[in-house]
Amino acid sequence: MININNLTFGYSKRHILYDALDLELKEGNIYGLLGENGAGKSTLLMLIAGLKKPFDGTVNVGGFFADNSSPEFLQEVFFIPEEMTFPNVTIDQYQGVLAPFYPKFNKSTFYEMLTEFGLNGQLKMNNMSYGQKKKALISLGLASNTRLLLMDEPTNGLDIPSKSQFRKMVAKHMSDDRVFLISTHQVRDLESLIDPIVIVDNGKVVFNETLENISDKLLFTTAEKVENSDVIYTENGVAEDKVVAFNHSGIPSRINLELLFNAVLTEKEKMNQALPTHFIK
Ligand SMILES: Nc1ncnc2c1ncn2[C@@H]1O[C@H](COP(=O)(O)OP(=O)(O)OP(=O)(O)O)[C@@H](O)[C@H]1O
Repeated sequence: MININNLTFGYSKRHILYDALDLELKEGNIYGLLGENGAGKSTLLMLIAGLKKPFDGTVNVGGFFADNSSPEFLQEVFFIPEEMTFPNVTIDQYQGVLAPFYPKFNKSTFYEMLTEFGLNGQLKMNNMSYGQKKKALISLGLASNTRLLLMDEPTNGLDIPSKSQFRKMVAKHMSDDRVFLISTHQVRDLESLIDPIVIVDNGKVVFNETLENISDKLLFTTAEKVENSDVIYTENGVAEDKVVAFNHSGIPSRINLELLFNAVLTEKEKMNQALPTHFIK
């Protein structure tokens, strides 16, 4: 559904961030986009949303090119940025202005989510806390029913109960014809929700893999439970050393996304041996 081809972009011609990037995102998935600070996650979301223009290459969402900003493209894409600015209006008024841009917007779903998040339509967008603004925007995004929903650090600012509500809402509103792409550092907030996992590093997608394949090929365990020669990456713990190892048995283990992320960034060669097709360029 989303095809990024040969995309090149930088904030200046001398500092290229993405160089000939290719990436395909398929409908029916909630992609988790991970990467170190400054790796380019927010920039990639903005490029996909058509808010930045590539130097070269294309971003195609369901047949429409992002940088054309055609109505057909814009009505199918909703972007929840990390930093939000709103006019001095109530949630009701904001919804009233925004909804007509999204033909599949579901008003009753929106108000259900708003209530679930403990908000109401009379609240002024500007006067709400950061977390409350996030909740309002998440509700708008999910209710928009766009084919593509981009979320930049959506759980930042959410309190503990709201994080679990967020997970449930996202899972409920995912459908076979939608793609959700969630950039996050808070992998624990999104464990059991995001799948596949996409990792960007140095202007490249260095990992793009489903949880099924990850647990099929990799074992997440403790050092004493595996042969030394099978260990790919070790993280020293207080009680025990946690490891990512080759999974020869095919028996799945519980994936530790933090461990996976560190293994991908530090043990590229061995990770490439375990999941050979997944280092794109
Ligand atoms: N407006 C801008 N002008 C110039 N450089 C920028 C601008 N925005 C981002 N950058 C640079 O582009 C790179 C990627 O930034 P980006 O915000 O996309 O990273 P990120 O992965 O989202 O980071 P973080 O995890 O810290 O939010 C960084 O080196 C950053 O300094």
